[in-house]
Amino acid sequence: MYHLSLHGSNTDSDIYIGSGIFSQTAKHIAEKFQPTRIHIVTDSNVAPLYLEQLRAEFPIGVTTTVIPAGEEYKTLDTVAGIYADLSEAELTRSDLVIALGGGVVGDITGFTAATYLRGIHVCQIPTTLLAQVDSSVGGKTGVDLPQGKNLVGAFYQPELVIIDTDILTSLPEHIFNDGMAEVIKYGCIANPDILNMIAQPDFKSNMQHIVYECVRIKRDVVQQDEHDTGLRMILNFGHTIGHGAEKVGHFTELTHGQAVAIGMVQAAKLGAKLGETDYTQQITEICQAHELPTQLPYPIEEVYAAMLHDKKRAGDSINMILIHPMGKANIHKIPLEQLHTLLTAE
Ligand SMILES: NC(=O)c1ccc[n+]([C@@H]2O[C@H](COP(=O)([O-])OP(=O)(O)OC[C@H]3O[C@@H](n4cnc5c(N)ncnc54)[C@H](O)[C@@H]3O)[C@@H](O)[C@H]2O)c1
Ligand SMILES: O=C(O)C(=O)C[C@@H](O)[C@H](O)[C@H](O)COP(=O)(O)O
Ligand SMILES: [Zn+2]
Repeated sequence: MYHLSLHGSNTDSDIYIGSGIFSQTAKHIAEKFQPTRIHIVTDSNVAPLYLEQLRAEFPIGVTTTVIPAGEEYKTLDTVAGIYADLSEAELTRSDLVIALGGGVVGDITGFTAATYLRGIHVCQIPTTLLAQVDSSVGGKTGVDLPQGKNLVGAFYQPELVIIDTDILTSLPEHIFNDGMAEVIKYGCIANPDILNMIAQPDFKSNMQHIVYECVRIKRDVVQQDEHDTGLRMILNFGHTIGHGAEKVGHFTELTHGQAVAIGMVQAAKLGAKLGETDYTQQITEICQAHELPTQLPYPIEEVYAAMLHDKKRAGDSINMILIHPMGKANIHKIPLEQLHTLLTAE
């Protein structure tokens, strides 16, 4: 088992990564604090698989909210429903909310915990590869608006993150592959060894180490820039164009992982147009090897319009993340007019 700590502004996060550690959740919680009430938030796919096992671990009463699965439910309405359940369950500021699920459950639950009673304890138990390597760690929480992705949110670190790689065995292949998009991102921005690891035919037998390496990179970056004012922006490689595409597809046509894969390839093309080394072919081939899409399925003008809501926009420029050399990410401030010209030029 691996253990990492992240010193955050609301709390220190303890992150455990291992095989079979789901059953140690109650023990890890008891080591940190003693809630009198626990509320678990999960979704309609994860509940039948893991909810009873988790609930049975606790000697105290546990209440639950089961939200419908899907990005289209990552909304303020869903948050309002959870607030009502927390109030009904009489959770207090010394109590605990657990997010049991993928990135959608994690982001919604984290945001609910950050805002309910101005902040209650939260524990993340990520059940998708994407949530294990990325969304459960680092404290970005939030929901989508019709106007764009993750437009409402808060930075709020979880007390505890329990990453049990055995849970990945119940994932359908295409959902596993969504997580590979973020794994590829970590390889591109910080450690090309990850790209070598996932090129091995038996890489799935090495998931504990691959997940650890991604989480370690994320922890190190977030530790230096928790509130996304500089270095942390590199974790957004592929996301500016990706988030734009997700919005154009009404958050239902592309998954986040698919959108990130497309966004990384498009960002590589942009880098080449700006005179950097051209990694388009390399990133395309890696994504395709993991059955991820690489072509933008929408008109670039529509995606560009959606990109104008990106959080990395500062006035008339957007900070784009580009790779050079492979394994190193750089932040490029690009004026909107130039960005539009580059994106629309073949
Ligand atoms: N906060 C962050 O730092 C951060 C980072 C990356 C992504 N995200 C967000 O994460 C979200 C995407 O997360 P996701 O890809 O996990 O999607 P998701 O949460 O929608 O999960 C994908 C699907 O897998 C199902 N599922 C989950 N665990 C399962 C399991 N073990 N077995 C079988 N089915 C399971 C879910 O019910 C869902 O249908 C997006 O909203 C994205 O914006 C946030
Ligand atoms: O943790 C971060 O920082 C990231 O950028 C991780 C991304 O994978 C994630 O999708 C994040 O939610 C995007 O952040 P946003 O600030 O662009 O909404
Ligand atoms: Zn992401």
